[in-house]
Amino acid sequence: MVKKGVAVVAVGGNSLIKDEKRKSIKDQFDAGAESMHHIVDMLEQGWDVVISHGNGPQVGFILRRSELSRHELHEVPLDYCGADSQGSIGYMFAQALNHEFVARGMNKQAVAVVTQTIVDRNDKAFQNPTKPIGSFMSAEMAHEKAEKEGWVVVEDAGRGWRRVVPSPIPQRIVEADAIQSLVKSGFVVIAVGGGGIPVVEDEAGKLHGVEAVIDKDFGSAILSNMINADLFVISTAVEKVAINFNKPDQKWIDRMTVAEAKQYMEEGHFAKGSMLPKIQAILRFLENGGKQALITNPENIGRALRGETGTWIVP
Ligand SMILES: Nc1ncnc2c1ncn2[C@@H]1O[C@H](COP(=O)(O)OP(=O)(O)O)[C@@H](O)[C@H]1O
Ligand SMILES: NC(=O)OP(=O)(O)O
Repeated sequence: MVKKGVAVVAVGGNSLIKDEKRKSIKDQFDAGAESMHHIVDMLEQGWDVVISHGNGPQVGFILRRSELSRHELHEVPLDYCGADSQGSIGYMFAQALNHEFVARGMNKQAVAVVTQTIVDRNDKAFQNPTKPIGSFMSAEMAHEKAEKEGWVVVEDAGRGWRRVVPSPIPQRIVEADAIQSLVKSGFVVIAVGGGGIPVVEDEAGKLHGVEAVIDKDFGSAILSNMINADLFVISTAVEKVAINFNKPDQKWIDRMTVAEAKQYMEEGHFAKGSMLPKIQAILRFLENGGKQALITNPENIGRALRGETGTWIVP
């Protein structure tokens, strides 16, 4: 098999939850297993893979469980909720990958790395929460939560209302060297879950968790640069990126350069809170030495890597 290089594949947190009625652990496992099936196709094509994942819905569920049980149990700070989500999603993905390896007779092992991401303690995001977490709500319910429980709520990209928390810009992945070593040793690595657990570094070099949720696409872009990935893939619910998305003159894009992506961005083609951060994360990767990036949905990853579909973004 010809080796193709190292790919970082970012899997959306929303993609683990097909709809509001299907969000049990079993439902999430099944959805995750579907994505892992397609990622194992990549391994068979010769790619070494680091899988990162979102945690927006899951970190919100964990936080809510903690809030609802505070009459009986201690509360869980948001950075610990993020760490919990890395553990449970990492476990799901590792098990689903293992099932695929057994079924295909592959001598591979998956390992999940608890990953911390350094952010700036003065990041303005701490005063301006923007990251949607947990379930979708009606406008009525959202306004009630805001009034009675002090939640900050927003309408999330036309899909309903959600609670939002601070989302500082990631600066550095603490465990990047370990992740790179594991990949070089042949492991399939699951890392930077939820963009990484947000931490700040003090003057003495000690790390301290902060209450926030990082954007997983930005965290994954930083990791891709830090480990010199050959490819950054964002796996989400659409086969391709479009201009004039959801409008009568919608046009799917097969390939765009950084300059074209910036032009489309300025023209407002990428929705804030959904496609825009993905494009911004890819621009960050490409402007810092990245060679190529791909946006597609899990079922089309194999075809896209053969050049048949997906949206490719290049310098
Ligand atoms: N220009 C665009 N082209 C394609 N999809 C778009 C565009 N603008 C917004 N979207 C929406 O963005 C979604 C991906 O964002 P999101 O659901 O937040 O991702 P994630 O998979 O990380 O949870 C797509 O499923 C699509 O509905
Ligand atoms: N942390 C994060 O970006 O999660 P989602 O992809 O689920 O929004």
